[in-house]
Amino acid sequence: MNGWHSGWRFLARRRAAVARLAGWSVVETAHTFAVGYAPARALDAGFLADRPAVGLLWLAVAALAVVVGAYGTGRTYGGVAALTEPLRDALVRRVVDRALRTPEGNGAALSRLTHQVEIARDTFAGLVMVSRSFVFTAVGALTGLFLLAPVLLLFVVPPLLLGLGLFVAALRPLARRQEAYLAADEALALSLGEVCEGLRDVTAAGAERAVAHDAGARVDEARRAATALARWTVARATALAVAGRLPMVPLLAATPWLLAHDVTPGALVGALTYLTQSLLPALHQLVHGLATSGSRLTVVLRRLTGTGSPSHRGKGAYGRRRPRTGGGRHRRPRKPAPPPTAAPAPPPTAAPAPSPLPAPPPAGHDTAQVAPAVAFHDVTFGYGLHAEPVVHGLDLVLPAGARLVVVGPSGVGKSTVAGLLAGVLVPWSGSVRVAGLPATAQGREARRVVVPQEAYVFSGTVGENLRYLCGDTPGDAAVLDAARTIGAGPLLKRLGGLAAPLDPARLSAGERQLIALTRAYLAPAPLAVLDEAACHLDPAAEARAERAFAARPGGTLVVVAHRTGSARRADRVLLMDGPRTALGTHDELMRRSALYRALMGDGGAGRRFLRPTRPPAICGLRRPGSAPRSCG
Ligand SMILES: Nc1ncnc2c1ncn2[C@@H]1O[C@H](COP(=O)(O)OP(=O)(O)OP(=O)(O)O)[C@@H](O)[C@H]1O
Repeated sequence: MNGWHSGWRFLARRRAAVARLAGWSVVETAHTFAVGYAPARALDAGFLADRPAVGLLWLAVAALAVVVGAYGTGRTYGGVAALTEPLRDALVRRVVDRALRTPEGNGAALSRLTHQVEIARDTFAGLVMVSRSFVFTAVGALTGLFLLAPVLLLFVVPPLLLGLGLFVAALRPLARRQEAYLAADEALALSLGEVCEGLRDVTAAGAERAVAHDAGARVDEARRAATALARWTVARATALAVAGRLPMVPLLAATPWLLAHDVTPGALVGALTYLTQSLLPALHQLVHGLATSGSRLTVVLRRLTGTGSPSHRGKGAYGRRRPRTGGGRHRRPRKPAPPPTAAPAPPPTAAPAPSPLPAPPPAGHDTAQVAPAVAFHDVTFGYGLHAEPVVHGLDLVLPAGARLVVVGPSGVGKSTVAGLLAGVLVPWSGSVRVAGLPATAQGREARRVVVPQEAYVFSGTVGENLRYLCGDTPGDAAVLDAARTIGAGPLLKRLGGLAAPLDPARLSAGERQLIALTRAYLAPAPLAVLDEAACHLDPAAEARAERAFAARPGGTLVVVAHRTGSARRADRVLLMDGPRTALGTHDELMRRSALYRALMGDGGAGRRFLRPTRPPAICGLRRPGSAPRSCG
C-alpha cells in the first residue's frame, strides 16, 4: 500500500490545489442537492397543490442546477490537472534520472517507463475524480434527504454505511488479487511472446514439451489469479448492492407508513431520485474506480519507484534473457551475474595458449606489425546487467595472418565473439584489441571488416555496391578480379557488369552474400570477420570464398562457422562451450574434445554442424541427434 501512502502525502503537500478543487466540487454538490430537492418541491408545492406554475418554476431550478453543476464539473478538471501534472512531472523526472544513471536505462526501457507514467497520471486523475465526486454527491444527497424529511435518512444511511464498510474491508484483498492478476497476466503475455519469438530454437531443440509445460504453468497461474479476483469481485458487487440498491427496498415497502407520517409524495420521489440518479452512479464509479484503477496505480507506482517484484519491473517470464535462448537454455540454473565492472571469476577451464602456428606478418600496417591482429584478454560479456555472461574470461591471441574458426552449439556465443571483435559490443571486463587498439576505438572500420549473415545490398549499381568499403582506389579490373576470386564472377556477368543497376529484391540470399563478401574482400581492413556470411552458398562456393579471404595478403580471418568444412580448413579452431572454451587445431580438438567430435558428426567437409549426439550440459533442451539448424 506504499502507493496509497505516497498518494496521501502528495495530496497533503498540495493543500491549495485540493482546496480549489473542493470549492468547485461544492458547486457540484449544490447540483446534486437540487436534482432531488427541486422535483420534490415541484410535486408537493406545485403540481400536487394545483399550482403548475410553481411546479414548473422548481423544475426550472432543477434545470438551472444541472447547467451550473456542469460548469462546476468542467472547472474541477482544471483542479484535477493542478494535482496530476505535478505528479506526472515528478515521476518523469524520477524515471529519466534513473534511466540516465543505470546501465539498464536504455531508450526502450525509458519509453516503456514514460508510457507507465502516463498511465499513472490518467489513473490518478480518474481516482481523484471519482473519490471527490462520491464525497460531494453524498453530501448533496444526504443534505437533500434531511431537508425533505429527516426520517428518510434512516432508510438510506445504515445500508450505505454497511455497504461502504463491506467495500472498505474487501478493498485490500481485492487490490492484492487485482495486482496478482495483472502480474500473472503480464508474465503470461511476456512468456508467450518469448516462446513465439524463439519458436525456431524450440523446434530445433525438440523442446516443445518443456516449453508447453512452462507456458501451461503460466496459463494455470493466470487462471488461478483470475478466479481469485472474480471471487473478490463478488464482494465488491455485494457492497455496491447493499449501499446503493438495498435502501430502495425498505423505502418502497415503508411508503404507506411514511405517507401516513407526514412524508410527502414529493419527498419520496426526491429520495428515489437521490438514490437512483446520484448515489448509485457515484457509488458505482467509486467502487470500480478504487478497485481497478487503485490497484493499477499501486502497481504502476511501484514499478516507477523501483519497489516492485521482478515481474512488476517488466522482466521476461524466463528471466532477462533474450528469447533466442529459448531452445537451448531455458532450464539452465541462473547464477548471479557480476556487475559490469566486477572482475569475473576465472573460467573453470581456461583457454589454452594458442598453438604456435606460423603466420605471415601483414604488410603495410605499422601497428599490426608489432601487435597481434586480435587479442582478447580475460574477456567477460553478457547481455544486460543481471544476465548470465555469454563469454566467460576468454583469452585469445591471433597473430596477423591467422585463420580462426569459431564453432560451438547454437546460442553459445559465437556471434557475440564476432560482435566483440567488431567493437559493437563492449566487454563487461577484460579487453578486446584489434591490431593493437581497443576494438571499440575510433577508426575501427579501417582495422576490421565484418560480414554478417544477413548481407546488406542497396539499390545502386553493382560497382557502387562492391566499392562501398574501398572507394575508387581499385580499378575496375581489380574489382572484377576480386569478384572472380570470391566466386561472384558469373553473378556479375549475369547482372551486366559493374555499371549495371542492382535491384536487391531480385537477388537471392546467396547472391546477396556473394556481393557482400566481394565488398568485404576489397575493403582495406586487415581483419575480416565472417559471421555465417556464406551460409546461403553451397559448400564449394563457401569454401572458395573462405579460401580467398584466407589468402588475402597480410589478412587475418575469423569465421563463425556453420559447416564442418570451415573448421577443417582453418589453422585454428575456437570451440565455445559456455564457460569452457578450447583452442586448437581441428586434429587437436578431434582428439581432446568430445563436444567437438560430436559437433563434427560424421559428415564430410561440406556438411553443416550436427548437434551433439549426446547433448552436453550446455545443450539442456536439445534433442539428441536433431536436425542441424538452418542458417536462414
Ligand atoms: N542482443 C542480445 N540481447 C540479449 N541476448 C542476446 C543478444 N544477442 C544474443 N543473445 C543471447 O546470447 C547468447 C549467445 O548468442 P549468439 O548469437 O552469440 O550465439 P551463437 O553461438 O552465435 O548462436 P547461433 O549459432 O544460433 O547463431 C544466446 O543465448 C542469445 O540468445
